[in-house]
Parts: sequence; C-alpha cells; structure tokens
Amino acid sequence: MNNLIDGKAIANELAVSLRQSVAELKRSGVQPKLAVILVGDNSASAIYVRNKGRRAEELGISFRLIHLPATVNEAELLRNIEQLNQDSGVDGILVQLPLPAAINEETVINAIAPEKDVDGFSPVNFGHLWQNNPAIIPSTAGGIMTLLKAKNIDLTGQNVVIINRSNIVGRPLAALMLQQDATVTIAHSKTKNLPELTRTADILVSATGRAAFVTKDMVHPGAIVIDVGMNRDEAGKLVGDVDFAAVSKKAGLITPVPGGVGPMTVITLMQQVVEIAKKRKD
Ligand SMILES: Nc1nc(=O)c2c([nH]1)NC[C@@H]1CN(c3ccc(C(=O)N[C@@H](CCC(=O)O)C(=O)O)cc3)C=[N+]21
Ligand SMILES: [Mg+2]
Repeated sequence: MNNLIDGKAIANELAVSLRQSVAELKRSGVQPKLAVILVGDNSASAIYVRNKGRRAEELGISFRLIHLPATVNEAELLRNIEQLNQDSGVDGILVQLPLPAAINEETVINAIAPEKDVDGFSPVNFGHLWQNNPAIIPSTAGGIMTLLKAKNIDLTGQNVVIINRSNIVGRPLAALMLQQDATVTIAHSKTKNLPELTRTADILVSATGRAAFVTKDMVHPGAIVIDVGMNRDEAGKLVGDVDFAAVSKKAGLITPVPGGVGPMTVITLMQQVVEIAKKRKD
C-alpha cells in the first residue's frame, strides 16, 4: 500500500546517523547512557522497555534497567531517582509509566532532574514546550512530528484533531503542532459529536486505547491518520485504535500498528539521550 507511513523504516534510517553521533561522542570520551526504572511486572511495559533496551544497545548507548518490585514504596523509588540524578555518567532517566496505584506519578516525575528528564514530562520541560521554546520533549509526540516531516507534510493551516488529552501524548503533540501553525483541537471522552469533529480533520491522531475506535465514517477522504493506540485484540495480537482495513482505503496516509508510531517513540527517546549527552562536552 503506498499510503502507508512506515515508521519502522523511518526509525531505522534515523538510527544510521544517530549511531554515528554516538560513535563520535565516544571518541571524545562521552558514553551516552539511559537509565530506565521499571516498577512491577506489567507485560506491555516489559515489552516497551525491552524494545528501548534493544535499540539503545544497537546504537551503542548504555542502557541500565532498574527493575523494582510492584510493592516498592514511593520513598524507595525516589531514592533510586536521586541516585541517578547524582550520577554524572547517566544522561537520561526514564520512569516507565504507568506506576502502581499506591505511587504518586506526579511526585515521581517531579523528582527527576529536568536536565535528565528524557521523557520531557517534568514541569520545567513541559513549561518550556508550552512557552514555545521546546527543550526535551515527550518522545511519542516528537516521533509523530518527525514522521510528518519525513513525509514532507506542511502543518501550516492544517486542521488537526487529537483524540487524547494526556500529558504524555495529546497535550505535548498539540503544543508542537501549534508551533508549526496547525489549528489544533484536543478531543476526549466528553467531546460532543466526535465523528462530526473528526471529519473536519486534515490530520487525525488517535490515542484512546480502544481497538477499532476510529471507524471509516469518522475520517474525511484523503486525511492523514496517525494511530498511537497500542491494544491487544482477542487473539492477543497488537492492534491500534483505528479500524485499519476500512480506514486505510479512505485515508491519504496512515500509520500501521505495529511499525508506525511505536518505533518512532523509541528512536526519538534515543535521539534525546544523545542530545543530552552532547551537553557533557560543553
Ligand atoms: N515514561 C514513559 N515513557 C514512554 O515513552 C512510555 C511510557 N512511559 N509508557 C508507555 C508508553 C508506550 N511506549 C511505547 C514504546 C515502544 C513501543 C514499540 O516499540 N512499539 C512497537 C512494537 C511493540 C510490540 O511489539 O508490542 C511498534 O509499535 O511497532 C510502543 C510504545 C512508550 N511509553
Ligand atoms: Mg507510545
């Protein structure tokens, strides 16, 4: 299909030059390093973290996984973060979300030193982004922007509808797209007449966590459809939010799941680890 946006292939292309940047840093005595804290045994989280570890290794980025039990208390988790904050050999710190219910995610995110907050979730990085001066940005949103750029899509004046209002996906993506002069609407579970709204979208982004949520009646012919969903169907197969079989016949461009936004999230994370590591030379 020629309307497919192959995120995996784009990520692999970006990996080539990123690997060179890492090699260059190493020659100047800097070993880029990402530390990931994984709490508990959520199987989806384990897969995502494994994919990050694989990509890091392939690029020559050191990857340290700190796996804590689901029963860990907040103070113990905060101690681990503080240690990584103090460790000059660590460039990026990522605490895999979601965290167990007993732990306050906001407290944990706020404990990460903003200059090492490779997810861009801390208030400082979030603030920079909304001040129109992005520093470290959330990697799913950044990865989507890179995908659109790779496809030479100009966002100026485009109507974008994002079905997701989270701090991880919807809000940062809205900020980045607004910065490129798109007209952005954030939709959510309380939005009225959602299909009517989504049909106005030149670019429709969905991250609802519900398989087949986006049906073909919701999509304007020729629209660009970005599927951020990560769901399992009855057979346990990974599927996105979009009814791909039907919508792909109508969309101008569409991302698949797997092989769309997911690999772009991972490569963007690695790019940001390298950007942070470059600052060690300054
Ligand atoms: N602090 C934090 N930072 C994150 O960036 C973060 C997070 N928490 N929690 C969960 C979400 C989700 N996420 C993905 C990473 C890789 C794939 C990925 O590699 N997907 C592949 C395949 C996945 C598979 O094989 O199951 C694909 O779409 O082709 C997807 C999703 C990062 N997230
Ligand atoms: Mg994601």
